[in-house]
Amino acid sequence: MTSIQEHHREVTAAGSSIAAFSRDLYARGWMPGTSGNLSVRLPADDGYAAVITASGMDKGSLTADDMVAVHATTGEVLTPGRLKASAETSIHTAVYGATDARAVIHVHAPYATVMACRIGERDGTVTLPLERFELLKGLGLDDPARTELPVFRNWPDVRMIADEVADHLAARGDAPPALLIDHHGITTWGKDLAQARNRLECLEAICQLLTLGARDHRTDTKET
Ligand SMILES: CSCCC(=O)C(=O)COP(=O)(O)O
Ligand SMILES: [Zn+2]
Repeated sequence: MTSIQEHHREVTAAGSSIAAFSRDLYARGWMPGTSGNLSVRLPADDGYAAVITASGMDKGSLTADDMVAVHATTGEVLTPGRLKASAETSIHTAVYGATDARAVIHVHAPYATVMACRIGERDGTVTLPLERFELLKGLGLDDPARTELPVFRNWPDVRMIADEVADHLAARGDAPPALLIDHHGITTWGKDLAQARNRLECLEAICQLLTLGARDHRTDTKET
């Protein structure tokens, strides 16, 4: 078990790292307003803690002081204080509860959000199929040729989104390390913030290509 001082150092280091990644993602226009949230899971001997961005902050000017320590799988606040943990903490904890992720990033990146809009959908599971893009290799999938990104409903009660995410990840051992939320944004995860950010970059780039009209010309040829 780490000492209180060591735990405090871990939390501060994680907070500094989160703040730096957040400023970068904000500068790309992926966290407009106060949108988006990031977290890092500390080693288990740190009491199953995760450090997450505080709710409602300007994500372009965060510092290590703008973080809240929570239990990585229950979301219970470990350091009660003036700041509130992200309103979307339960989605992060659903990912930590079901995967070996050590970092989670949620942003409102424009192209991913366009692709997340479930226009015309009524019931059932919605997925965004992705095939053939070389950038899929950046996701670390068993089969990098194709995957399906789940698109979750944007329930007003975030807990309901988190429950659906937890169910999906429990049922799909081969699920990609990413998800979309309808008319809302994208969440990715990985072994650290850099890997989660790289996966996010790959998916935002693929969504941009799709939005710009990328299509399979061989399929087009066969059909005409
Ligand atoms: C204006 S953003 C609305 C909430 C949201 O979607 C988001 O990503 C930020 O929520 P947080 O509580 O983490 O600031
Ligand atoms: Zn959001």
